Amino acid sequence: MLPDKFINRMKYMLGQECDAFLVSFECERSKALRLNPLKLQGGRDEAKGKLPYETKDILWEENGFVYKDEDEPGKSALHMAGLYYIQEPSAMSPVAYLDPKPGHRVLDLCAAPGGKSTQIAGRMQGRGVLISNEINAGRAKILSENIERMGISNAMVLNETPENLSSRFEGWFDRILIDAPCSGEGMFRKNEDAVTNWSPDNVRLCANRQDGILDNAAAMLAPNGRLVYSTCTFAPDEDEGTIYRFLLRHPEFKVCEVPLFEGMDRGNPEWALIDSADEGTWHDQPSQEISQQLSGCIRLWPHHLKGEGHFLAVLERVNEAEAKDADAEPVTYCPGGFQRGIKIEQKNMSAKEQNDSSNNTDSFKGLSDITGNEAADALPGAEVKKETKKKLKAKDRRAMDKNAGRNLKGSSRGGSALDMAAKLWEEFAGEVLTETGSSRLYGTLFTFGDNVYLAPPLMPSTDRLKVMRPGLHLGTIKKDRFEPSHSLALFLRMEDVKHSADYPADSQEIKDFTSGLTLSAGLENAWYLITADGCSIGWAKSDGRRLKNHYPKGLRINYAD
Ligand SMILES: C[S@@+](CC[C@H](N)C(=O)[O-])C[C@H]1O[C@@H](n2cnc3c(N)ncnc32)[C@H](O)[C@@H]1O
Repeated sequence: MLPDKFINRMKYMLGQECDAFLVSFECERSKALRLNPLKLQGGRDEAKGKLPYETKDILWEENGFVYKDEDEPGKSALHMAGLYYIQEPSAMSPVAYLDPKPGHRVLDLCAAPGGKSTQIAGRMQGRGVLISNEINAGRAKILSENIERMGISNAMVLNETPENLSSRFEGWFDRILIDAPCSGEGMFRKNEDAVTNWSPDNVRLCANRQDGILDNAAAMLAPNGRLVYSTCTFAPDEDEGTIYRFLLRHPEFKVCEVPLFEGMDRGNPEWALIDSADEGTWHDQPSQEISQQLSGCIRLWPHHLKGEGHFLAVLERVNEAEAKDADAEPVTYCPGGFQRGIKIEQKNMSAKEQNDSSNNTDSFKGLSDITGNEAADALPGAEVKKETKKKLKAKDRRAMDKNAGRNLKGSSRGGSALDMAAKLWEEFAGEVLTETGSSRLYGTLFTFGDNVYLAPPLMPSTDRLKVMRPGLHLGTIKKDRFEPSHSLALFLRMEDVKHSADYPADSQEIKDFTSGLTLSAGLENAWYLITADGCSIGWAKSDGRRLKNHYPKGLRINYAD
């Protein structure tokens, strides 16, 4: 049952339309999935052909498809292999408007369980840096697992507060998504708990929290950067109201009036000062100038389109002086320094291609052995780590960009554990990967204990951050041997490895493999990438007769249940 106070406020907002709105709560929800572009070697249509049921397109996400309840894509091996992510249609809209590109530095500030982070990563195509942050440790773990399942190589998963991040990354990101914690009114028909936990006081609490999150995010956005704010609530205090208060505090931002897709509506400036605690009374009239901008916000109503209720606003920084400066000199330093480790060059690529693929800038050029904070420390302005971008002069920034790519010859840094890890990785890569596979694995190799990771070029240092996943987990050093990780298996494609064994996704072999059984096959002594309908799903090691199962114990399925 919907709370009376909620219904009264909605009547106040929607007037006669409220009846149609309330009827939508009795209707069936649209279920959808989003194909993972990182796994679409044969293209979108080929991947779609692997789905054994009819689907319908979603206008704002070319890889998004609506399916029917009985299709149960969550039970398929293709889901375990990361071919798609299950996400309802409206939830796919904020990233469509964020428009992240390969090479961007992107922050997803409230990221768990990872629907939008995995969508962002798909659009980035493994190039640039994605920081996926989640304040709740348990949820951050689930986020990490989804990043792994979708085969993402260029993401760091953090478990930080927005405050800590903003003190570290001032002015660094090209794109920031705030998919804010909210009162979840848009989830009422999906989730009973959202109804039970609803109260006007909670709406107010959420609105206050959103103000703080937005202020911290604003400090992290680069000049000319884009910030998308979204919620899954109808509460105007958390939607137009939050954006209204933000614009009052931040005149350097404006709402961009972006085109709508069919079924979407504009925000309503008149709702900016509604108070849900008073069942929808207006307090004051909003400032005319700011109010006009609020009609650039976007509302997704469940009685106007096939999807749940959502709100979003696209915000851009409009400080002209900063914007000019940024045009002249792309900023490529990182306030906390870069990840340290051993550089793995991208093979079979010209210098130009390497630069294009690592970033939109050329800052990584020439960095050939150890990368990291040392590069920043070696500068005249070593204190720059504590500096903010605003405080740096253009000349210092240029020096920093140049030195971030300096070859630190003669350095003894790296240490024997790291050297050993690099050697073992190189041997493994030589034995297991094809040239195509090797050329996709480049960046900074580093270790955490026995675990070996690869970070993309220009990944920030993990120093003093609560890190759940510092980059792509390549594997673990076990008694001087390199054992490849599940993350690496999910990142790799059939053409990346010398040995693979492919089975139909619905075959007994894939059931056996994902339940932890050994597969029998007469094969060479080697690591095999097991694939389901061509999609990597895990490792097995052949002793010439059988494929020993390396599917992680925690993910194994007991099909008898
Ligand atoms: C709407 S959910 C995010 C959903 C996610 N973007 C996705 O698409 O899968 C909001 C997230 O914000 C987190 N959160 C709660 N309080 C927060 C705070 N003060 N700062 C940042 N994030 C917070 C919640 O734990 C929750 O995971």
